Amino acid sequence: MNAVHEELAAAGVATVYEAYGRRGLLDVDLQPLAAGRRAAGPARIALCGQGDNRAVHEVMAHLRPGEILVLTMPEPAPVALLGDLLATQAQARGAAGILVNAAVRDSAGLAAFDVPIWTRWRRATGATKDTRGGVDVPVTIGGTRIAPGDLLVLDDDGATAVSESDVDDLRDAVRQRLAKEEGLRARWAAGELSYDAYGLRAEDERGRS
Ligand SMILES: O=C([O-])CC(=O)C(=O)O
Ligand SMILES: [Mg+2]
Repeated sequence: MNAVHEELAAAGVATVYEAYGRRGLLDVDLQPLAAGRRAAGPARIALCGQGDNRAVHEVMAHLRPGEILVLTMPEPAPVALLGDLLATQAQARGAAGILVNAAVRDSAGLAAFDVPIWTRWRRATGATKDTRGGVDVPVTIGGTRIAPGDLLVLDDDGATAVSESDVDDLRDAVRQRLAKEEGLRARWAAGELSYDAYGLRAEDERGRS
């Protein structure tokens, strides 16, 4: 991960999504195979044929260090697009993370990989290798369009995306949000209540009278 990617990974999914105006969320249930892992980097995408992982074999030849490998299908389903042999190739090529909008298998071993992996399902169901699919094509996951090279941020909350051209502006917005939250955290830790500070109690009392 480069310095910007490190910074956005450390900020985390919720902060990046909020700082981006609540845009970019991959609004699906993506689970990390190991808790507490973080990643950020440009998307390297394989759009597989339905139930098929031929495109995953192909995308390994395109994958570069620091990228987030994104594997998806037209209709995401619990079919294993990735297992330990394919993940070994991604790790050898220096992937910063892997996002599977389908299933993985060999998951006990995968959880121990250096490269962190997020998935919708864990299922042994095997994929075919019959359909070429698409590599380096835009895809939509959980309502968000991801183009090749767009930034993805992943943590225990799931994943969020940022257009490549917005990354620099977003970094400033993330820094502002983190500074603001740090100030609030100190006040709440000292016993102050957001219910009062945000004027919510006063509003509620006015509403009641
Ligand atoms: O071979 C497959 O399709 C997936 C798999 O189990 C692996 O990569 O180890
Ligand atoms: Mg396997």
